[in-house]
Amino acid sequence: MSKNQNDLPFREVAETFDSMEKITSRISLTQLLVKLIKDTPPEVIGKVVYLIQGRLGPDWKDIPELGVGEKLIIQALSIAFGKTEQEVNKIYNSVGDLGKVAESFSQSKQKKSSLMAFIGSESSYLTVGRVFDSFLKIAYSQGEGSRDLKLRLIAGLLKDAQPIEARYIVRFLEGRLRLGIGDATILDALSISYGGSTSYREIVERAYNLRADLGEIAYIIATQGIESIKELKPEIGTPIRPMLAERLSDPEEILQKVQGKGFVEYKYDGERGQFHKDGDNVRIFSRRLEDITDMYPDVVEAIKNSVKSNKVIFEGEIVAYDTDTGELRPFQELMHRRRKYDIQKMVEEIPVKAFLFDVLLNEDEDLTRKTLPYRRKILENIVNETDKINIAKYIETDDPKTLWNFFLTAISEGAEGVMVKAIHDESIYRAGVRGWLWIKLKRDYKSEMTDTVDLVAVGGFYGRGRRGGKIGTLLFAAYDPENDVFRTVCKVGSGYTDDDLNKMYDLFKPYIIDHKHPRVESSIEPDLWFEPVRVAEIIGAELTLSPLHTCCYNKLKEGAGLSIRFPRFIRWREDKGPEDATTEEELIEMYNGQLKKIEEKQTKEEVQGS
Ligand SMILES: Nc1ncnc2c1ncn2[C@@H]1O[C@H](COP(=O)(O)OP(=O)(O)OP(=O)(O)O)[C@@H](O)[C@H]1O
Repeated sequence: MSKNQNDLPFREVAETFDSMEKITSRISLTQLLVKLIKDTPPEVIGKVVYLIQGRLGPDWKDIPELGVGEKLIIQALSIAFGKTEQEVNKIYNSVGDLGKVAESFSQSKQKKSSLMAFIGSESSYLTVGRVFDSFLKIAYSQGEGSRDLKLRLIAGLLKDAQPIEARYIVRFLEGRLRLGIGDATILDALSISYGGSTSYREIVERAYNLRADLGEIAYIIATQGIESIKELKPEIGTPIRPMLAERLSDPEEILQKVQGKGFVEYKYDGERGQFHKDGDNVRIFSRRLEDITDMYPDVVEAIKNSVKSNKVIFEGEIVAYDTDTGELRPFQELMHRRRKYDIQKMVEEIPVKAFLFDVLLNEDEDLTRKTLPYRRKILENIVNETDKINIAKYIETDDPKTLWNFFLTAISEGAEGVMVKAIHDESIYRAGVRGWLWIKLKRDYKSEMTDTVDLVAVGGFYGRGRRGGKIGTLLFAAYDPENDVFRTVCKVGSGYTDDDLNKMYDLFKPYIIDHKHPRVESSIEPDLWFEPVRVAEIIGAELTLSPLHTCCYNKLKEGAGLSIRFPRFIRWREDKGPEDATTEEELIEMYNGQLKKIEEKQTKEEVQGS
């Protein structure tokens, strides 16, 4: 057989797959892979790696599905081997594996052809290049006429295949390769093949974490040598595997873990986005590295307008928010944006903004090896904050109490908790690694709000956007009968109808005063103070501790009051006077009565993947 120096006979791949099916030890699997990789010319190493993974490229490349069903394969087999579809079906029913059916047809054809001295023919052996490119063509042929094209391509491959090749071509097309080779084994095999041992494993893995495309990494190593990847930088357009956080619940322990001092940032409850900006071209990758650009055209536009650098990769959390009040909305609302159609409608219905928290490449500077404070400086320098693009709220602290208060504030403002991040000399961006440089602090318990409360309006804030110039948010308080005072619980900007909003100013006009009412205790300063007169029915998602509000202050926890997360106005209670409002005691009972440990039931990843 005359060999093409730049390609590999597909037979070698098929034979390796066959051997792999027969063994169970990971070491032997790795050895088989090493042999295959060593035999593969650099030109097709990427393709071989994808074939091993049973795919045509990394997921984020959005290569279409092959779109090959059982029926199509049966038809292709009948064309390739001159059988009727009934004949193919009959054998398939008894064997139960289309790959095996293809192999046996190919075998009988070979027997016949051997009589005509067909075997060993120089002209017609399959190469990895041809097989892979045919697979790609099959995937990309869509729409009218695509079925015929797919059929011709598959039959063409099967006609020229050796029996063992036919088996794996069919298995691949069916998506049933199931070799059980994980990324880790491929990384080991690459390190041994090109570096002589697994001592290069860490470097290879880092490269893969920086550029989540194993085929590309293999190609770079094969063509430029394994040493070259030590200096590998992130590349715009190729997602970086995200850095992840460990979890702890004690502020003191957390600070110890980050060597005493760190940045404490809001942990926003949205969808992580990795933004790749190259001039006017912006792409967004999800935490699972899917390309989610099309779902967020508004974020793409906002980034173009507020990020000064030309070439930059950065990360942030995309969060749903209320344009009239600026309040953050729960993660569940954002999930309505996860769709392929009617995007424009969703853009209007579920407005979002991005809170940026890291930058990994700026122009040509690889920032993944720089410290967090350095990266944060760059982020602040290259971003003009707007309504849509913000830098994540953060403080720098070495004090557990300050950390805890910031955590409570974050939650009452709609965040999920905080991320505490190391800022010492080793505080690099560790792509693809879950470690102690980032530690998340979330609630262990939550008190779900199952009932409404009646609260007294004590102040008002002017709205933004559509509500500019009008009162759009009210400050509400609960009653303390013992001291005859009203203490604040929450700001409410949601749930009002347009009619409610239009009438708001007139409703409160008689009660506006130019100072805080003596019966009101508040550490929040609204735009307008009211006499505590009007009562409203309010519902929320949760009752939560908050240092911002004076209700129940120091009664449940030192330094914190009680607040309502995601509160919503239901209606005015014209029948109630301020002294009939829900009392502090009642709120404490509600809080304690509903306090439940948070089960780590469904991770966000599962929700997003569904
Ligand atoms: N300021 C922030 N810094 C880093 N990540 C943040 C920040 N705000 C929100 N996040 C989100 O928190 C996630 C980090 O938490 P973690 O590493 O535990 O990821 P996870 O496994 O998806 O867990 P979780 O379910 O808690 O989001 C990030 O993936 C990101 O989506």
